[in-house]
Amino acid sequence: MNLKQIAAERAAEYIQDGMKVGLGTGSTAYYAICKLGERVRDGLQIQAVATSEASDKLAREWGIPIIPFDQIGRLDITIDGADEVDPNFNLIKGGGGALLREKIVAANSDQLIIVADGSKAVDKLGRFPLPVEVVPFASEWTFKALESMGCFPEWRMNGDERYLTDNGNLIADCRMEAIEQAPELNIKLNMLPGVVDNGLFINMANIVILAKEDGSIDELHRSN
Ligand SMILES: O=C(CO)[C@H](O)[C@H](O)COP(=O)(O)O
Repeated sequence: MNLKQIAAERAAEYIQDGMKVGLGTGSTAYYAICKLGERVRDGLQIQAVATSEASDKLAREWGIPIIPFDQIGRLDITIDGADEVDPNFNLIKGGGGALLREKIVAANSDQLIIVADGSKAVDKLGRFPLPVEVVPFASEWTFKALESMGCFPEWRMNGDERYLTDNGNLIADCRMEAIEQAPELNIKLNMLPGVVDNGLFINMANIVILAKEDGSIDELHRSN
C-alpha cells in the first residue's frame, strides 16, 4: 500500500452511517473516496458533496450519493489532502486547482481531516507555490497587484493555455519560498479585488493524518 492510501483509509474509518461527508480532491483524497465507495457498496449510508468535478465523477462511479452543496446542509466531516501542513495545522492547498470549493466545503464542515504522506509536513509554509484563484476580468491588473505585494506570481498553464478552474477562473501560483505570517497574508490576498480566494487554510484543519515512510501513521488532533 502506498502512503497516501494508508493515510486516506485511516481517515475513512471516521465516517459512520448517516453522516454528511465532504469529499476532497487530489491523489490522496482519491483513496478516501475509493474506500468510502467500497463501504457504500457494503451498505454504508452517507450523503456527500464533492470539491471538484473530478471527485464528483469518481464518487458517482462508486455509487456514493452526491447532493448539491446548497441542499446538503452542514457536513459532519470533510476528508481532503494538502500540499503543505505546518505545526499549527495551517495548510497550503490548491495544487490540484480546487482550492475554492475545498475551502467552502471545509468551512461548512464540523471537522476537516487532512490526509497526506509525511513529506507534506513542513516547519513553515511557502516552499510549495501558493495558489491564488483570480477572476479572468482584469487578470493582468490583479497579477500586477500580486507582484506589488511581493508574491512572485506565475500563471498556471495547461499546455499553451492558461489553466482554468472548475469555476472558470485562473490560478496564479505564488513562489514565495517562506510565508512569515500566513494568517495575515490570507486576509491581505483575499482583500485584493480580482482574487476569489487563495490556498491558505488557516485554523480549518481539525485532524491531520500523516503516513510515514515506515508505514506508521501520525494522527494529530488540534486542541483549540
Ligand atoms: O488541494 C488540493 C487540490 O486542490 C489537493 O488536496 C492537494 O493539492 C494535495 O494533492 P495530492 O493529494 O495529490 O498530493
